[in-house]
Amino acid sequence: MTTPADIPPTTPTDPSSAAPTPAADPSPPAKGTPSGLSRRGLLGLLGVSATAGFVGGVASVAAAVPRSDSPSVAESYEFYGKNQAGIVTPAQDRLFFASYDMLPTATREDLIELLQDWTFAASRLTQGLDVSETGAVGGSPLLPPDDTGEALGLPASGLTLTFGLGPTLFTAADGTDRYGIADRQPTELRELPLFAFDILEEAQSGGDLCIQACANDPQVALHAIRNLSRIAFGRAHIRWSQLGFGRTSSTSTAQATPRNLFGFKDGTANIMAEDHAAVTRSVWADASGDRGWMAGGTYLVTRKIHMTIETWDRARLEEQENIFGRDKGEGAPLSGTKEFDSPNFDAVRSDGGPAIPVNSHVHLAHPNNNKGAQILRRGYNYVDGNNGLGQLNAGLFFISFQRSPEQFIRIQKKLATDALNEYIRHVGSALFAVPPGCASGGYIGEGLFT
Ligand SMILES: C=CC1=C(C)c2cc3[nH]c(cc4nc(cc5[nH]c(cc1n2)c(C)c5CCC(=O)O)C(CCC(=O)O)=C4C)c(C)c3C=C
Ligand SMILES: [Fe+2]
Repeated sequence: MTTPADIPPTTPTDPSSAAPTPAADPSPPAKGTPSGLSRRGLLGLLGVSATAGFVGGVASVAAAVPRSDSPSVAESYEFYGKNQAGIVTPAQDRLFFASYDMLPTATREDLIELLQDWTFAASRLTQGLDVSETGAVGGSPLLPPDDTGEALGLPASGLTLTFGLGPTLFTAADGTDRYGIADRQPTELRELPLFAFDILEEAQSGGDLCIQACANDPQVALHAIRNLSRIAFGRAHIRWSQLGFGRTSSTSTAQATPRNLFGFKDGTANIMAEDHAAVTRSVWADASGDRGWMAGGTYLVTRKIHMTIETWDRARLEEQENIFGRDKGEGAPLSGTKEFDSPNFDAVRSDGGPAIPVNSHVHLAHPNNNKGAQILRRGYNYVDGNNGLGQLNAGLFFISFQRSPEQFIRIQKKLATDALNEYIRHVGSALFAVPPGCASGGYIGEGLFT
């Protein structure tokens, strides 16, 4: 199967006649259990410890039935393909991102089997199916169901699942090569440097593995992470996670530009899926150097950025616009009038000053000022409740994809003098290598172990 993962969704144009996502099992069972999961993966779903033994088995194998037959909800993305989905896929509206650490007892075989189980489960979940063939209600009444069930009746909702591998998976903090893959670690897959204004919290940073679940229904994204976490039982556990709502970027020219929590259009000058030259140049890694297994993959940066929105809300409109270098209504650069006008950094105001201030976010982040470096932004707004003063713990869960972490590092270093820094604080940070996609029968990250 070589269909690119980034093909348009199978959204029917005529809901009355269109067929829902095919009910066919998207892949053959990965392992020798009726559910299609490895014995270890099944134990995770059943909540049984590996040493307790597998009792009871699975009573019957239910047909793989999509969770909804409503034609209006048939949007789904193929999981298998050359590249992983969820990168140039048009950004969905909801996010559940989870970072995992391997358990101290996990072996190389456990890691391989976990990636195989996750691949198998992801190929089903993204098609709107239960996590296994037995699913939420098709198993023995004497055993916990394979699938947790909260997505029964819900469509695929454009779910994409994107898997990443952190630097510590290759070389642990104490220098240990736990899984015999240290010699496959790309030189650039290292912890990001500390940047100006970073106040990073360990509990929101790093991780051995990650899963980015994006969907148009938050319950579908949650269901995916919850069930993939159950499968990981005994091998890996969640280190930190983040819910996001309201995409803050467009990744397709077909999408309207959304707004961030400061009220500005965000994502205007992003890399769009339709710009194949930019995607090839700036997003997909090639086979050069020490990263042959990464060809068709990419690097994922997450930055949890707290935004002091109550302070921002008291800033004058003129100041807000000068900080971004764009106007608030249209989203046009301050040198132009329309959103997609190219910024002219030589343009001057009537008082002789630059139309786009030199310390504005757009001036500093633009490729012209970063030796051409571009990144594909795919972040989400977040609100994690409030503090004791009634202020929201809110901000941007920034996500970017790039063929090399150096692109992000270059831009972030340049942002040291950003006027926006007065209103934001980076509190979480992580870097992951995102392997290429895989064909049906293969698994994510397989190139690492061959
Ligand atoms: C290191 C990369 C970036 C971080 C971190 C970042 C944080 C951040 N950005 C906004 C809001 C906006 N960003 C905009 C443009 C923009 N931002 C980056 C990079 C980072 N932003 C780039 C590369 C660009 C494009 C620059 C260009 O080529 O013109 C904009 C303008 C509209 C747009 O093009 O998207 C806004 C608005 C916030 C609020 C934020 C941290 C909280
Ligand atoms: Fe930005």
